[in-house]
Amino acid sequence: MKIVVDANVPAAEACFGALGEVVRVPGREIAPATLASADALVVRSITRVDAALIAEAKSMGSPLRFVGTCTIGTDHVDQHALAGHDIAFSSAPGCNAEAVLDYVLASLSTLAERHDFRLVERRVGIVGVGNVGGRLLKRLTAMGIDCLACDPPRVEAEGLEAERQGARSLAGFHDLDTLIDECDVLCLHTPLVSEGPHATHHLLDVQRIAALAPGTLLLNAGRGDCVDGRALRQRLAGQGDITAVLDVWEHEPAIDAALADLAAIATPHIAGYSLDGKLRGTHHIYRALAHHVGLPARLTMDDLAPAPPVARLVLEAGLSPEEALRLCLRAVYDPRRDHDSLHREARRQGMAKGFDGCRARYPLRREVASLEIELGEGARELRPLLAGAGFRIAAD
Ligand SMILES: NC(=O)c1ccc[n+]([C@@H]2O[C@H](COP(=O)([O-])OP(=O)(O)OC[C@H]3O[C@@H](n4cnc5c(N)ncnc54)[C@H](O)[C@@H]3O)[C@@H](O)[C@H]2O)c1
Ligand SMILES: O=C(O)[C@H](O)[C@H](O)COP(=O)(O)O
Repeated sequence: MKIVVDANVPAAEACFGALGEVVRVPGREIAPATLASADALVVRSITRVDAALIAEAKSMGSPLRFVGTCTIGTDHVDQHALAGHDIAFSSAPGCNAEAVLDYVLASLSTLAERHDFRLVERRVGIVGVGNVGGRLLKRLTAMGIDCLACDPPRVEAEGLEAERQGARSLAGFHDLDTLIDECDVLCLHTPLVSEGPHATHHLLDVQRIAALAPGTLLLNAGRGDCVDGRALRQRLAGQGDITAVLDVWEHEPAIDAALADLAAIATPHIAGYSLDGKLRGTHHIYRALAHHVGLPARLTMDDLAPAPPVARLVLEAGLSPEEALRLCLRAVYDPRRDHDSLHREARRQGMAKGFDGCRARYPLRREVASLEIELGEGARELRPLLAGAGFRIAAD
């Protein structure tokens, strides 16, 4: 079996090599001819697996019968076209959700320091309460941060059930405009949905961007097209009274450089780029392909993930909760590094090459749960905050 795999999929040889011959191809170069003799295709989100790619590959006699994406998002894959050619499809739901949470917490904590505010005094609106948003809601709530949630598709699906059980609607969920009115921070974790009653293309459109109260912090780690980038750039450049943290962009990798300059934190679609998250994505598709071809999947996640470079921190008395949280987060991940490298590489090689270059050469990053924290006698009161943020706390 010949398996074409995006060059940025880690551990591909270890996993897919056990199932067939692995051929590595840069994700943006995967073309019909690449698939002419491929039985399986394993991608990440930069490869557009559309009707034309599949039809042309098939017209060249491609035996393709499986496509897997080692990512959460699936908007780059035309699943209808795959089904039409009887090609099985699998994605990796939730694989890098924890990494996105780390990104959000580390970004908010960085901005709290920069703008001198206390995170626990901010109300956070979460738009899209699935694998990422749902876990974020749990983490922030456990840290004592007030949150409002918005997810109309869930309200529609689960609200009917709640109604059947006597409640008027799904508890704790609100519409987007309520979040815009009532929250200091707005975190977008929606997929890109182009059509239908809950379409998310330009979910934050010119009117909603204008309605954001001065001082609002907007973070988008869903998909770039969920925000009208032009309207956001105009608000940031004009009034300049809101703050933006942007990981995802319209027209990646050739993103709007002026918008990137105006964002307080601008990163090249790496919120989910922990090693753990990427390996979970690879491992999920490895198991799906093994199942599809009827072979055993013997490798486990433990076989793939190395020991973390920083495994344990000891905190003693003397740190405020904010300082302790920031210190622990930075021992795992600091988004300023990715912000700086995007700007540096964009200056060096132009935006599109710089953006892709940062992603292709992404440094090692582990997740919050990889770090164990020991709390000394005088630091015990930090336990709820740090455990809520997802760190493992050593037994007293
Ligand atoms: N920046 C990154 O690196 C990164 C990493 C992982 C995922 N993502 C993106 O984040 C998205 C969400 O990931 P997930 O794992 O939580 O997906 P998920 O499918 O588990 O959850 C998405 C949620 O969004 C909700 N939703 C859909 N339309 C909505 C709308 N109009 N308004 C509000 N909510 C709506 C859905 O009902 C669902 O509950 C992915 O589809 C992907 O595009 C980005
Ligand atoms: O959808 C996802 O899982 C994320 O957006 C993922 O981090 C995208 O990474 P890429 O496939 O572009 O490497």
